[in-house]
Amino acid sequence: MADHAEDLIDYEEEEEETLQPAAAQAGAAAAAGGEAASGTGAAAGESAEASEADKADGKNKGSYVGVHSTSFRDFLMKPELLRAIVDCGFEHPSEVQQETIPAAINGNDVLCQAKSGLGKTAVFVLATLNKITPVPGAVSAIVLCHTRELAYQIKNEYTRFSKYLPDIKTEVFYGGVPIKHDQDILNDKDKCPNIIVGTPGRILALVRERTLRLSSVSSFVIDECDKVLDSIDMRRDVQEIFKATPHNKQVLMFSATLNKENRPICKKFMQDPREIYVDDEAKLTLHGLQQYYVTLPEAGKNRKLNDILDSLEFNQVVIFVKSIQRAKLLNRLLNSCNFSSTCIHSGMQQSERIEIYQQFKNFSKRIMVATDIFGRGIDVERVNIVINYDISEDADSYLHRVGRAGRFGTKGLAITFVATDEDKKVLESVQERFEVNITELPATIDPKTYMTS
Ligand SMILES: Nc1ncnc2c1ncn2[C@@H]1O[C@H](COP(=O)(O)OP(=O)(O)OP(=O)(O)O)[C@@H](O)[C@H]1O
Repeated sequence: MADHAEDLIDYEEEEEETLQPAAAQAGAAAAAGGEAASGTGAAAGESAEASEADKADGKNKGSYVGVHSTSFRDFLMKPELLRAIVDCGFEHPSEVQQETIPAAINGNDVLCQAKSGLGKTAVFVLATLNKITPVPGAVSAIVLCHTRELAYQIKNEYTRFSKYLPDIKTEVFYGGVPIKHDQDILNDKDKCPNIIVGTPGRILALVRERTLRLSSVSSFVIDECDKVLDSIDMRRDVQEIFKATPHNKQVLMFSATLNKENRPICKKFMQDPREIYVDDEAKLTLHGLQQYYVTLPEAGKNRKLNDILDSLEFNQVVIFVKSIQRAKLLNRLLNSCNFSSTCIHSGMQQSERIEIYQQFKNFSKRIMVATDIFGRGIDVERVNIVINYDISEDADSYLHRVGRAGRFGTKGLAITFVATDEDKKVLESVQERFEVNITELPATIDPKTYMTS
């Protein structure tokens, strides 16, 4: 049997750049230490955005996530799913769920663009679980996405929602772990999953060696579809996997960003899809998210970051940087300043990556320094500040990154460091595209405006 030398394109970062020593030293010099959750003390009136009902049931969700005219019961799903939905604390479907779940349950192909954090995952998880009548040893649904952490997260969503459907088995397969593990599961009829979530490289490797047979697949899902189909390598892999599935199946695709160039590419995989787009890009901006920038020289970034972490209240923060090396250095620096920081990037062992993701999700760490592998799809409910220590390379990535704060209509804050003319251009393109006015970071910010109470 092949070992894991098939190895697998890791589609994630390619780059390597070093953190400027001057910047690192400036930060070290500025470091004062101490935990980062001290407040500014500023007071302000209550925000209108968390409804009284939300607060009363302790859910801290925003009130503008959708008009609550529909209930999950209206979707005529399996009773086991409705029970799990209640257990998950979902009271009402969000707007995108109201629009998309009925079409997906009806068997239509769906191509869906909707704002970050408003529950696209539940659309395909519920629709596929509702559809499947599990046959032991047969794979009925395949879900592809671009990073291993996101695949792991989606698998956990399946686990949550299939709680009362014990016969439906879900597994996650991705590169960076021995393929033998996946082969053993697939070769054991009692363990063979009905739903597989994974990254395209590993899934294709399993298909090519015929350990994974997709002839029973009736649902084919791509999350973050623009990203998955954007790179030629990944698109080629997806096409090959797609060809191994039956012609007659349901195809569902999702992303917060789906421009006019990406749509026809996605539609090549679909038959007469129900298309849901946000053509007015201004509507992609999260209402509960305040967005600011700071102009500063590269060498001043660490001092400023330190000040921000010391002065702002937060639950959890994600700090985005542009390279593995910078992630390592900045995390080291923050730890040396006694901040509760960890980091994630593609230079780590996969098992460590998942462990770190899980620790952050469990609130064991307050600060995550991350490359763009954490920029899309990752859902950590308590993140309420995103800092672009290095600005993203384009407007779409910016939108995804800042969407890590303000999940499901909660409040949040995004701060972007602007150090070069190039950075300025990206910030301008963000403002133009999404019609958002990103202003200079004020001297103080009232925590009530970005902390959901
Ligand atoms: N109807 C609902 N009621 C309450 N919470 C919900 C509901 N739907 C989803 N959520 C929660 O909202 C959060 C965000 O959902 P999800 O990650 O699916 O968003 P998304 O639209 O896929 O975002 P992104 O574009 O960033 O990937 C999750 O924690 C999820 O559990």
